[in-house]
Amino acid sequence: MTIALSEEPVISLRGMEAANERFRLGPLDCDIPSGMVTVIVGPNGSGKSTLFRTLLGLEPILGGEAELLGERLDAALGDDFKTRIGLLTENPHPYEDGMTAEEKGRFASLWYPGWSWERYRKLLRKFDVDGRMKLSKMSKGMRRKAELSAVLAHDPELLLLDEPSSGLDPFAWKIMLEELRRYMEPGNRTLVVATHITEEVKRLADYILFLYRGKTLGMYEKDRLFDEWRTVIVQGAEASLIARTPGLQGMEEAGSGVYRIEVNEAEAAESWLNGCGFQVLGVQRMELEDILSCLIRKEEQRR
Ligand SMILES: Nc1ncnc2c1ncn2[C@@H]1O[C@H](COP(=O)(O)OP(=O)(O)OP(=O)(O)O)[C@@H](O)[C@H]1O
Repeated sequence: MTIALSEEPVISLRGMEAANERFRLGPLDCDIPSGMVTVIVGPNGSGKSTLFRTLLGLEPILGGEAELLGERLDAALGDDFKTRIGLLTENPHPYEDGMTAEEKGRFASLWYPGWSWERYRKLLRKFDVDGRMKLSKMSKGMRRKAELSAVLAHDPELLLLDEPSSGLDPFAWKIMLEELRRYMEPGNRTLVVATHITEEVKRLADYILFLYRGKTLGMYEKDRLFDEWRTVIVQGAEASLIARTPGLQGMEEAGSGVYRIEVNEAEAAESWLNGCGFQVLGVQRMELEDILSCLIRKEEQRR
């Protein structure tokens, strides 16, 4: 099930394709809503970083169309446009190795019209980062915190974060979540995060976009997703009737006459099973990893 957005999307992809010698992304069709947090979830190598790079014009678009902040993405988009977007890449930029966090700030302050020294220094302090230290001399987590501070300090309209918590300790992780909530507070900012951390998805996401082998497996409203996807244990059931359960995503026999089934229409499925006279022994919300596995299995069957 893919959602229909009521508001104007901040990112709109129509059959967008990008590729390099090793990987093909797309064709992708999806709309990312403005003023919301969309989290991109997918296994390693599914194309999350490639998607971010493509949106920033760092990988060429080879087919289809992409619109970002109301502008059609093409080579003609200038630097002014790019200053409206913040991107935290997965790996640090080697050309910044010789800079201190203060120097990085000086560089960013010239580039971004929305730059705030006050915000930057406050964030560095909160994250306990020494602004006078060279980025290359910092620990991985310290450098990540400096980079997060910089990307938040220019208050972009659209913020793209690629695995932002990579290397952060639990205290820094909590601060990051607080700061991302603060960034979203005014209501006119949009956050897109790629992450493997389930807890981050649960705490941050309004929407979840699943990516697999360069293709989207659908975009879902988070609360509805966790409400509707359930594992049901059912006894005294007949396989042929179970196979007709509304929203059935997977089934396996867990014992004689006992089935463990996965559904994405929890209520309808339960009333169907009850209506068939089967005994429902248990119903459990599915974890994100299990939902992703289901979606991947279905995609593999379709291919
Ligand atoms: N099966 C594979 N084995 C090795 N590399 C792969 C495979 N599939 C994809 N890749 C690599 O993944 C790259 C695209 O992945 P990208 O970095 O965009 O994914 P990602 O979803 O961000 O991954 P990760 O979660 O690992 O950061 C391709 O350039 C390709 O080199």
